[in-house]
Amino acid sequence: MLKNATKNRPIIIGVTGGSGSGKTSVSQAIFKQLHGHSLLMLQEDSYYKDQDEKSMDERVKVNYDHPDAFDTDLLIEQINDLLDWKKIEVPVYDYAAHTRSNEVIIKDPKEVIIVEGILVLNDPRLRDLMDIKIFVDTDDDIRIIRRIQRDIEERGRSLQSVINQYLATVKPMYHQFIEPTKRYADIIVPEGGENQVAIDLLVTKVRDIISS
Ligand SMILES: Nc1ncnc2c1ncn2[C@@H]1O[C@H](COP(=O)(O)OP(=O)(O)O)[C@@H](O)[C@H]1O
Ligand SMILES: O=c1ccn([C@@H]2O[C@H](COP(=O)(O)O)[C@@H](O)[C@H]2O)c(=O)[nH]1
Repeated sequence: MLKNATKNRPIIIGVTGGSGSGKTSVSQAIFKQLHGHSLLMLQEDSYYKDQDEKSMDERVKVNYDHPDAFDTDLLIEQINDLLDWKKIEVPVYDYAAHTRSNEVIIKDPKEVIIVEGILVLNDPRLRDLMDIKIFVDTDDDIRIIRRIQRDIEERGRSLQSVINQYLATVKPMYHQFIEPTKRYADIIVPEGGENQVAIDLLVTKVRDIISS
């Protein structure tokens, strides 16, 4: 039985998978196809801890793929607020500076909330808030190629820094913390955002829940 939908509360969909697996693409595809309903997308990356106190050298050395890098308590608190139809103040994360900016974005509660990120199925408190849990499953070699392209083009990184970070933390943390959460998924989506069949099935399911 769905936890939230039955209580006239927003439906929470969790979308996880490794970095570069296609989580954002799958979430956006669901979002786009659910037009006509009120929707909100939350990215776990917005909840990276504030690191203003650290120097740039220290920030670069942080393991951003470990659960301790995230302010998961704040994410859980804000999802609970949304479930109570309250507004939230989402932090804004700056990847180039490796810390939060001074701004927040105010978001209103919506009928369907998609929560997307590498560790959204890791913490049982967070997992238990979700009505539908999705794992986007993409091979490691494809993910590293996508990550190299994205981090150089959009996140101001050098090729060598992406490779170093991948070998030091991204890959080991994926196998230690992210891949094991596949067992909690209701649906495993191979091929990410291009898997139209999986997207259609998910959208149909969400529409069913909303209209029931
Ligand atoms: N199925 C796919 N085929 C080809 N490219 C894809 C596919 N899914 C995602 N991408 C591309 O891969 C990159 C990473 O995808 P993204 O959805 O941002 O992954 P994540 O959010 O898991 O890091 C993006 O440039 C995106 O356009
Ligand atoms: O300051 C930072 C914060 C995060 N990262 C990396 O981002 C990915 C998660 O984002 P995806 O969109 O899922 O790829 C994570 O693997 C971190 O390593 C970073 O490099 N620097």
